[in-house]
Amino acid sequence: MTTHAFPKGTILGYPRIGRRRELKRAVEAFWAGSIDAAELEARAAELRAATRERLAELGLERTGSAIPESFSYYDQVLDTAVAVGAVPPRFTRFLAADGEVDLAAYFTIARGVGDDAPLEMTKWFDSNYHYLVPEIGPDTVFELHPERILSEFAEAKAQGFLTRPVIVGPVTFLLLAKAAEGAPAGFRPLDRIADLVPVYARLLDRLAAAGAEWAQLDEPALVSESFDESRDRVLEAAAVAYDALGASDARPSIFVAAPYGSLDGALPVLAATPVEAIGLDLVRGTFPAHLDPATEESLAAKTLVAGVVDGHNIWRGDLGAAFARAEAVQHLSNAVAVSTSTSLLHVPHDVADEAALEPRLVSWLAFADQKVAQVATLARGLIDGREAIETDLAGASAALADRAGAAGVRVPAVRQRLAALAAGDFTRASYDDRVAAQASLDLPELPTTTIGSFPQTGDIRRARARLVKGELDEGGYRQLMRDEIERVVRLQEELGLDVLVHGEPERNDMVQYFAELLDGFAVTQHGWVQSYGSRCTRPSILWGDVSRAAPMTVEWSTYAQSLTEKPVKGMLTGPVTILAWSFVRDDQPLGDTARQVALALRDEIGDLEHAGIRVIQVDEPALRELLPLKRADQPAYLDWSVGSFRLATGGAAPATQVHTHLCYSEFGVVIDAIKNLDADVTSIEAARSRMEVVDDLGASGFDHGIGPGVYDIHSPRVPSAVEVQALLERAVAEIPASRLWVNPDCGLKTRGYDETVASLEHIIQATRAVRAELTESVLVD
Ligand SMILES: Nc1nc2c(c(=O)[nH]1)N[C@@H](CNc1ccc(C(=O)N[C@@H](CCC(=O)N[C@@H](CCC(=O)N[C@@H](CCC(=O)O)C(=O)O)C(=O)O)C(=O)O)cc1)CN2
Ligand code: MET
Ligand SMILES: [Zn+2]
Repeated sequence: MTTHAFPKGTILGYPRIGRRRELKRAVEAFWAGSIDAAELEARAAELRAATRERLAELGLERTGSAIPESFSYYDQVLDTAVAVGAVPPRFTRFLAADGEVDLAAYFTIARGVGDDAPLEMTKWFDSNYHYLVPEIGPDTVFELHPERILSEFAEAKAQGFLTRPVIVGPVTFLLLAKAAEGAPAGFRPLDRIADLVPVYARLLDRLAAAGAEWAQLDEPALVSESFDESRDRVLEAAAVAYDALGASDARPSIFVAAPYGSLDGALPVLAATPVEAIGLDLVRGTFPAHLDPATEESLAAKTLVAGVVDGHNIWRGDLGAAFARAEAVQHLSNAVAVSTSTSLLHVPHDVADEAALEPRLVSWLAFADQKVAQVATLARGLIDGREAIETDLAGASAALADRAGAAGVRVPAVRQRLAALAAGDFTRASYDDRVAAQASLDLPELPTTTIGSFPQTGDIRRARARLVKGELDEGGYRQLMRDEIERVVRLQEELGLDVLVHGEPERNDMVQYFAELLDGFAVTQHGWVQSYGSRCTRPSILWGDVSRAAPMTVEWSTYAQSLTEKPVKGMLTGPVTILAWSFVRDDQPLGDTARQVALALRDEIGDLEHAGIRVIQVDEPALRELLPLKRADQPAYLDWSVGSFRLATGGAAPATQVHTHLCYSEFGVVIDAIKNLDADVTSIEAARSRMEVVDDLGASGFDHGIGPGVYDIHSPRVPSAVEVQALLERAVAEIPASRLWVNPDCGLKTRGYDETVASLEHIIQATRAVRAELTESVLVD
């Protein structure tokens, strides 16, 4: 094997959705049947080609393996599952005879079909990106399907590029997987590492044969302590895997990237394997202060890829400090390169596209393209010395100083209010007193409700687009939204739901909507970031002290309430989620920022109560997402996150029923935190994992209202009434019916009306059936 030099500057990955969401549009057109697979392939190839050209233009070497081949049609974990043949048996009938997965089959695995549920989806580390969870059992047959990886590499070559294929590494792949249904108790996907690694080895051989000089294996799981596996077993698996992969003499050089935190004990382990390069996240993580001599010696012979440009946020940051961090690694190895700390998947393409942002704010920012340029600058600094890049470093420092002193960054009135908070502001009346005060809501057993949003139809989105373009005036837009709210309220009454919602038609996004109304935030026009599959968000930029200029939701909620006798839930997004799904200032502790947002929400809740809204939901779907990957950091996080929710809701009267909602995650680890939120009712995603969470809840002593989801809203599939009834029966077996609510997993905004109405009908039917069973069993008893 020839060892190749690693490029001086690189990035771990780049957004793949396209500057104007070209991939989203193409993929959705393919799903809708308006373009065929060949057309989708052609558009994706065009996008990849444009990306490579752009990255070269921004300063990455065309032929030095500097450009990562990090495209995906839907998700990189699904791509890896497909590449190693780990397709669950329920989907094999969609595959070609040789097991190859064409585009239609690929999307079927991602989205489900008929009664075949898709792969579960959950959060990717501490980000708002969601991956599909592979299902691995003792009998899963691993079999290499390298076609897509090879063809993208060849496509790049034909374009004149020598790129670096990127794939999720074997340890992370198995740690992210769940045990397939029917696997024996105690089975762990990681048990299969020795069977999986040979498939990776063959993939590497094939890449070498195709001319690849480097391959990148992403192993973020090595920085995390959040897996249900002992650290020793994880490190042992890493050692076994990379010793084996390194043993081949016909392979590219191996770059193991470990974004999202410190490798800690995994660093000596990787150092002892034959891999040629190790990527360190030096933004979230740090370099160990002390290394044993053997590790020092091994590292000296490897390339250390210093991830010093933050891939996770959009601040231009302190470039001089980043350079210093990269330089500091140089005493450990002669071969140091600079990189982003994570893939740039988490940030939008280009701040130069944001004509409407204030130029002063723009000068503080760096989106993906600016970060690539920063990497190129730092790489130049490593080669030519700090003097060569002094002007760039000084420019970044000046922007940072400008930001620190800008008006709005520190607002005395906001700070005084925070300083005056007392313990009582975080606590409501006792739960029992609240239950008594809320009896006047007069709800039936197993109350039914939805999570807030109803389908965001093309008409709604077009109306908003026309408002933004000035083709529709404010009054016309408001009227259209009121019409929509009226339709949604009538529909819920007809369906027979108990606690209604207004449907959130006026919200472009549950965070951006609030960011647009709160002081201290800026929003982008084109700053799209992939959240999952074809779905994107435009994270807002929280740059200054946050305050509320005027009520934000009262008009819509009171209008909806005026249409019905049934209670309508006020609908707010909680402080943790507002932070998690925005790009947040990095110049003060997150807890301080969260409390500012909480106070704005607290005022909103007061206004809603005043206007006669009796049930208020404060969504916190991102509570789990921000949980630090290292256990030592978790208590402090849980303290400020739970505290900010309690501050937001702590002023609510006992008679006001406070709901919260969480989704997109495994909740076991934060059950106690969910309890501490002290919401009267918590709705939680559960359908996709078939009510697994109910066991955790039962075991945890959670004793407030709970609505485990009975309808997986990520999939176009309509659950049958029988299926919903079975889920409810499972829930009733664990949770007293007096505390159980019936609701979907999450909001309905991504669904169409046909599926929504049919699914809600089934939910109501199933609820009635279970209510009848409960009455009968009471009579029998
Ligand atoms: N921020 C955030 N994070 C989240 C969630 C969430 O709701 N918000 N939910 C979870 C899952 N993630 C999700 C992320 C995005 C979407 C989603 O539906 N995104 C929409 C965009 C939502 C939006 O911003 N809509 C805007 C802009 C819509 C748009 O594309 N308009 C067209 C024009 C309108 C037309 O003619 O159709 C355009 O700009 O080209 C609006 O409604 O105003 C999409 O990708 O399609 C759903 C779930 C976890 N993380
Ligand atoms: N209220 C929001 C909705 O129903 C909650 C979504 S959580 C991602 O859409
Ligand atoms: Zn949700």
